[in-house]
Amino acid sequence: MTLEPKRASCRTAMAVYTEVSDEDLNTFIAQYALGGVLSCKGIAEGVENSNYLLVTETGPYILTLYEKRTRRDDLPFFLGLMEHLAEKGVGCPVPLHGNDGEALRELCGRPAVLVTFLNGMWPRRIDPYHCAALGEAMGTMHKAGADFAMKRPNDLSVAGWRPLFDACSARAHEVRPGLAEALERELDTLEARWPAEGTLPVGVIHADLFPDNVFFRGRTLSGLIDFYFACTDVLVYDLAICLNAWCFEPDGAFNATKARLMLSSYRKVRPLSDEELAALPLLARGSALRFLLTRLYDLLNHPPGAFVKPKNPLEYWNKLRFHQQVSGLGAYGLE
Ligand SMILES: Nc1ncnc2c1ncn2[C@@H]1O[C@H](COP(=O)(O)OP(=O)(O)OP(=O)(O)O)[C@@H](O)[C@H]1O
Ligand SMILES: N[C@@H](CCO)C(=O)O
Repeated sequence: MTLEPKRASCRTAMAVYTEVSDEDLNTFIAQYALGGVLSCKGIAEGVENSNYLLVTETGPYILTLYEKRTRRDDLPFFLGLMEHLAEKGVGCPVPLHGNDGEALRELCGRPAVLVTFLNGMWPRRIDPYHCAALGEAMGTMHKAGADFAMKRPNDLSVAGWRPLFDACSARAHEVRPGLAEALERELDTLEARWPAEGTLPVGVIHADLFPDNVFFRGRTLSGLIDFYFACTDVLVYDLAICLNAWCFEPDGAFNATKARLMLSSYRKVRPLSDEELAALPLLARGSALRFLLTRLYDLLNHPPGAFVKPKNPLEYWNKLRFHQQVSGLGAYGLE
């Protein structure tokens, strides 16, 4: 294998937290049968981990260095899940195994993995056909995950929200007057009404299926990425997350046509019970609160000068208020 240290230099970009030297990269790559490194460039998108587009003589790959919020103990679940789903035909990155058979190794003191490159682009403007394709892909993913043996509790479900709220409440008024009081009331309601364990079907959910994690080639969905919040939870909660992430227009209006398309194409793959449908408005509130709280936390704890721009928590305040006033499934385009 020929290595080209000079050209292997990993150039960094905005959301790359860890810089990789040529020497470290070449030692790392020598553990795989991928040929020499042609280029390695930091990817600006993404806020959680450091990602590089690494091109070797055998093609493009994604090199991910896991930063502090991704727990090392969770990595076997995420990597095992991607392998399991890919084996079942779900379009997603597959971790590469090195010459020693291992997929998870270390680079610059961080856990690091190489995964296959997924072709496609995430949609910058959401059209109804995107939502239909997403519903079908999510139903397929949920079915494919049904026999995945590993479990991982969702630490960002209802039990995880109060500690996040407590960490933010004293300064929430800086973002919006009265926000802490309103969030506390919502938290009380959700804690009291959240579906008890065993009442709704549970399985592997992606839990962060935002547009930037769903790739399309033309009008065809080519795959899903970023499984680093995936967990074992109520399946229909994944749909609730996507109602929020995909079905609101930039002006804040909810688009019931997009919601109907997403839900109906999901149901063609995996039918939803009456109980699951009935839970949807409450789960959508919960999902809105979850992203509101994580964004609020990130905004309030944003180091000055950090290059990642925090996302707007108030976008999710507006979404939460929409679901609070929903009186039936008609709001989501269903009868
Ligand atoms: N397997 C892949 N194939 C092609 N591109 C990828 C792949 N994985 C990641 N990328 C690219 O890297 C970017 C960031 O990846 P990812 O979303 O996993 O990062 P992250 O830091 O976990 O971000 P976040 O959690 O904020 O979405 C993606 O938007 C995409 O451009
Ligand atoms: N998708 C999340 C951030 C990354 O997990 C959000 O938009 O708040």
